[in-house]
Amino acid sequence: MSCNCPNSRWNVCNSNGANGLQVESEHRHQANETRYPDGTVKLRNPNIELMDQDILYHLALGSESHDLVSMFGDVKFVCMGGTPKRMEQFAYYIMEEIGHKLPAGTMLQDISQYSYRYSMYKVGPVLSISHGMGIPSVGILLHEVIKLMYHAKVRDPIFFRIGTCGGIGLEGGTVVITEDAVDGMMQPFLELSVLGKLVKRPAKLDKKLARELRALSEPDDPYETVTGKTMCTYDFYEGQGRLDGAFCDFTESDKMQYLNRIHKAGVVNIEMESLSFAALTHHAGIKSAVICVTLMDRLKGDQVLAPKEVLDEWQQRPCSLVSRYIKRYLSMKGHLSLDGHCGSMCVKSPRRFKLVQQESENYD
Ligand SMILES: O=P(O)(O)O[C@H]1O[C@H](CO)[C@@H](O)[C@H]1O
Ligand SMILES: O=c1cc[nH]c(=O)[nH]1
Repeated sequence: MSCNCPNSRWNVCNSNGANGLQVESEHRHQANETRYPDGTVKLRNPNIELMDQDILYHLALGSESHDLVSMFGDVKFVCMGGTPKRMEQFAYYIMEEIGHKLPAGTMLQDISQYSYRYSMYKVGPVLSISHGMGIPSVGILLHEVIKLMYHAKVRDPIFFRIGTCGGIGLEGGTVVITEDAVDGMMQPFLELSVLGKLVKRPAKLDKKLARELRALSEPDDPYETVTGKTMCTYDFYEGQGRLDGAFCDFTESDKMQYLNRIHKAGVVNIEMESLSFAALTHHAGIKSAVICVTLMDRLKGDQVLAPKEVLDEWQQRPCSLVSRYIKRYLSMKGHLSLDGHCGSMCVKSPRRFKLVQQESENYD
């Protein structure tokens, strides 16, 4: 049995495992495998440190060609989402939110532009990276970003996926924080064939981080924020039980039976990356969360019908929640003034802020 406690805090975990000692020793074991004593990221791959150089091909970066420690050593948050545009907008948004200033006359640069695969922006301690669509795309990116964390000697990074999804029994525009990720068969692990054998990696997200994010939703938010199980599929059409793909070998009644069955089992949304995101970050001992906005209620239809301006506004909602978290974290660390750029969470809800603050006392 393993758990999601951040490694730097494994010794204060009070997990309710059947055998507390075993749980603690497994935490310690995972912590040793994924962190150096100073909290920097350690890889579960002995080959990398023996290599003369490591080329992060899909990021257009390399351990010899770039000074990765000076470029990325101060990163704390890695935010990922499907499209380059969303992640560029998120970079500008978080820059405004945390009051990060660029040198006069300069603009944010897409650090990975010459990979022609992913886009990456850095705003102080925040990286904003596009991951493309689906498990293979986000998986390749995660391998390289986790290696980037290692080469850059980043301490205890926190990863977020900021995405879109189909809701189940939730209207469009609802924000969903994933508690558990499952595949299309409701299995809570990522299956990957390695050397002809199926490897299963538990898809675990950080429960405490999910609770903290949930606590940062505001009563004044003009939309609901919920938590629940997220189903992650390998396909948008048949894989998500849509009737409107190029192929469909099932009836509407089959579709509804399936969606109702998974809904009953706790699934509140469906998307295409959470399983790999959860499994690979957990394997790397990295605390992570998935926050998606629903684009429609799949119990009512399959097509994305909302107008572009509405979709744009909806996509801002998970960004806003993650921004609240980042600002709260930075203000706890004294990097952001509570009355300056702290925004609505301080001004409108001092009580909630205090509660969240108490919860965060053992932040590293
Ligand atoms: O909006 P993003 O982050 O791309 O996420 C969702 O949207 C895509 C499908 O349209 C899939 O990648 C799915 O996971
Ligand atoms: O229904 C949806 C909407 C967005 N992304 C998905 O994967 N599915």
